[in-house]
Amino acid sequence: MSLNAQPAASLFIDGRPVEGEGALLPVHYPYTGEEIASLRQASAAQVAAACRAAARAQPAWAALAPVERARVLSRAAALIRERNEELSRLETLDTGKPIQETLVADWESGAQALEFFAGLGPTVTGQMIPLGRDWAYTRREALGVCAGIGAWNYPSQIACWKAAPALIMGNAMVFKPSEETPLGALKLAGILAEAGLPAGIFSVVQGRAEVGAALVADPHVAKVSLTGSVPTGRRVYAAAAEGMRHVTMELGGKSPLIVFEDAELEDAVGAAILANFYSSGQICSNGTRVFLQDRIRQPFLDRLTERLRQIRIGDPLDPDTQLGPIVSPAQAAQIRQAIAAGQAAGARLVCGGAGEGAFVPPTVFADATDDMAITRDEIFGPVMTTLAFEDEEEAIRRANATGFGLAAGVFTRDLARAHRVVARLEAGTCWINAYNLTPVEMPFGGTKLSGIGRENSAAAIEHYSQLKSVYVGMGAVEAPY
Ligand SMILES: NC(=O)C1=CN([C@@H]2O[C@H](COP(=O)(O)OP(=O)(O)OC[C@H]3O[C@@H](n4cnc5c(N)ncnc54)[C@H](O)[C@@H]3O)[C@@H](O)[C@H]2O)C=CC1
Repeated sequence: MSLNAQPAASLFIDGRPVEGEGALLPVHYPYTGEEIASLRQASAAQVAAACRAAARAQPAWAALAPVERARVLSRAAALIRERNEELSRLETLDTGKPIQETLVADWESGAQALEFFAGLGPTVTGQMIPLGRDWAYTRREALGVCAGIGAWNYPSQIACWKAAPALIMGNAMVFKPSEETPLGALKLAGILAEAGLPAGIFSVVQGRAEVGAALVADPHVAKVSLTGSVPTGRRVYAAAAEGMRHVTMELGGKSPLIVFEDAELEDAVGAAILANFYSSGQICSNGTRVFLQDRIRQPFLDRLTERLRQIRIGDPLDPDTQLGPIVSPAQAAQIRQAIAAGQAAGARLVCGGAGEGAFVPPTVFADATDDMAITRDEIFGPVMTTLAFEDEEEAIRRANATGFGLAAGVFTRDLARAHRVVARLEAGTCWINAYNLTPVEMPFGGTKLSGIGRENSAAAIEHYSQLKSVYVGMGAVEAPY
């Protein structure tokens, strides 16, 4: 079986594949470490060319009727569905995530975003404001050229989640995938072109931070949407401020999952598994601080470890594999460091640990305290920290004692308590008796350091458009002199 995933060219600019002029960018299959493609980064001139092409093409795209833009997005969604197997295999090679996940969660979620915004876009209207004799109206207009910058955990989903609302509202987008996972976005560019997207409306440039920084600073760029870590978010937000550019920031988290003692144990354990180990724990919204009320603590840990023992770890292309490797040796080393720090700080390792090579097994800590690094810092790996609590007030206070505010979950059979607690949790995306479900119909995003703006749902439309107000004078103009 060949693992060669070399694309036709490294970049996609102005409607066609273009070879990069910058430094080499090798792509490794996380499972074997094998090089599966060798790309070249974009030069500064190529980033500028992609932005120029976007600025040139965007007005005509924005002038189309919304249903005409919607048709392109719908066709692209259909093409993704037809090719899901091939695309999912590539996503697995790029990220190392098990094929049983990528087949259902990555491109499929991207296709849903394209479908959703194709349906929603043509319903977006303005407001008519009566003013007596005169009146005013509003138009929701495109921003122009948007820059999209992605993380490595859901590369193709991220590209689709950003492109779909941007394009339906008449914007053009220049997208830079993470340097770790550059392959999926190129497929999306090809599929959109095949679906009828005009040249220049969706381009892909490759590269590391400098290429992202050049993109953010390009004078044509009106908006930047980043999925990444908080430190990168700070830098990108500051750079965007120079040009007063709009931003969407989907950043990291250290989200709480609060399990009250009346919770349905099996469901709470299942949700905690989804909240920590899916995609090898490399999910921004993960509920990595699991607060367990006293009486449920031991039964929860017993059942959790029993279920984790059954997990099938291994070859991501094997359809039975449930947990794949970590995306890169550097990321695996960081996770191991965090686990070692947890042990050194006195937290009790209930299961898991450092693992070997590319693999870190599902790892659970108990007897942790709020001040430990494993409780405070985002690890971005399969590491769950459990914390004991006594009452509701305490759980809320400790859950909120973090700079992050991406997500939160509550498990209880008492629905009045569930809503009362969720209302006080400082997080942009919350789940009651569920975790990590992100349907396209529901807004997704963070508060506090976890971000600004929302992806998915009608809320995303606001972040990819701007309001124009038009006052209409209907009679004589009275001037004082
Ligand atoms: N809230 C959300 O929706 C999600 C957030 N994340 C967060 O992403 C992080 C993991 O992803 P990574 O790829 O390691 O994040 P990262 O912050 O290292 O990189 C993100 C992207 O930003 C680019 N970049 C880095 N420096 C830049 C600069 N100065 N200017 C412009 N672009 C720059 C990178 O090349 C990459 O494409 C985690 O913190 C995770 O929580 C990941 C997925 C979803």
